[in-house]
Amino acid sequence: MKIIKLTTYRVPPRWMLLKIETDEGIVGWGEPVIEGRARTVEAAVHEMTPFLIGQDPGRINDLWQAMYRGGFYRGGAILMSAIAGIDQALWDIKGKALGVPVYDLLGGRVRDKMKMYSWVGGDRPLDVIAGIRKLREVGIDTFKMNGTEELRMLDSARAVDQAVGRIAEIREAFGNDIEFGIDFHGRVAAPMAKVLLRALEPYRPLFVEEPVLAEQAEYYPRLAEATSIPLAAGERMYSRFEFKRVLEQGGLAILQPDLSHAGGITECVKIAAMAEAYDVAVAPHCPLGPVALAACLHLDFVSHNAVLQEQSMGIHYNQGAELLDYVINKEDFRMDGGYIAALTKPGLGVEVDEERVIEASKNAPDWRNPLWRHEDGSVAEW
Ligand SMILES: O=C(O)[C@H](O)[C@@H](O)[C@@H](O)[C@H](O)CO
Ligand SMILES: [Mg+2]
Repeated sequence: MKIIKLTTYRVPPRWMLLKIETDEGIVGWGEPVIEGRARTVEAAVHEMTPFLIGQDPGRINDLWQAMYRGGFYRGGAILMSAIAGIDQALWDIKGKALGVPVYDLLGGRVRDKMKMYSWVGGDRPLDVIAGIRKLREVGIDTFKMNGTEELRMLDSARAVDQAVGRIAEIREAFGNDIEFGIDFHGRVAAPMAKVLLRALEPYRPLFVEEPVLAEQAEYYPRLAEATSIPLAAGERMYSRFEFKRVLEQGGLAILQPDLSHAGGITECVKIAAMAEAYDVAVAPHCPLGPVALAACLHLDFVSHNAVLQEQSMGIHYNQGAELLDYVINKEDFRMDGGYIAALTKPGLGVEVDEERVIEASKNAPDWRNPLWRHEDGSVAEW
């Protein structure tokens, strides 16, 4: 079998889908994208295309190594997202060619269903209680929300009380009937991280995500010493070589690699295995589309230490399209009591509505995250 064509489709809300065609008529889909840099990743995918045309799509490991090592410069958000989407499509092709779901190519399932969680509240954590109430009606009992709005490097007790007050209201309203992670989203600088973590202790969040920015990873062990709250991070790390350092230094209880940013299934399965050796859980990051989610689920179903899966149904970013809008087999993504069953169709298990994708790609937005500024006019982390 040979690769004959790669086609990229940037589509609302902010995703990009990649179709890889072969000379035997089998087609694979991937989702190479960095939110806000879709066109840059698209260019990276097309730069890799001349190398891929004519290659055997079944040699996923060799193609991965050639894409990663062959360009001399390696790693980082753009190149690893391009490789990620191509890798996902190659696994999709291989599974379809052999008539098995990707998790069966990786040794089979370690679990029967996977625990999911949903976002509540938007860029600024508003209406969280109402959001939880609505999702509980469909059996979701695990949530994530932003922990703060803009937070200055050194901020006031008032700002801390505001952040903690919202969390106190959740426990007040729902007690321990629900669980939730709090995403600091990199908005909290090192001087405030310990202050905020300590203040949140009494409310026992399931985890705090990106307690500081990924470039401040050396704080993870120190923050972990200062709190009992499990710390999570990973969406802004792009290869096992970055995760290696974080595992060696300790501090993170949960790794959150993004299957569309960190080199795809091939790389993230290795990251999950490395984490297991350190008794660290994995909870793949996935605020993206259905192919990215399917890739995550195949990792979840073969990783003993996979504990939670993010999915973007109802997320505040999905303006203009919802998680399953481009999926024909929507019923396979049904959640039941906050869990999802394994996708059993060959390959990734996503039947892409290509007509809908092509139509939607005609007016794809160039989504950008907002640029926030503090009251004094300086740039604030979003
Ligand atoms: O945890 C999450 O989902 C992420 O922090 C998410 O909010 C960001 O990755 C966002 O997609 C960036 O544009
Ligand atoms: Mg996050």
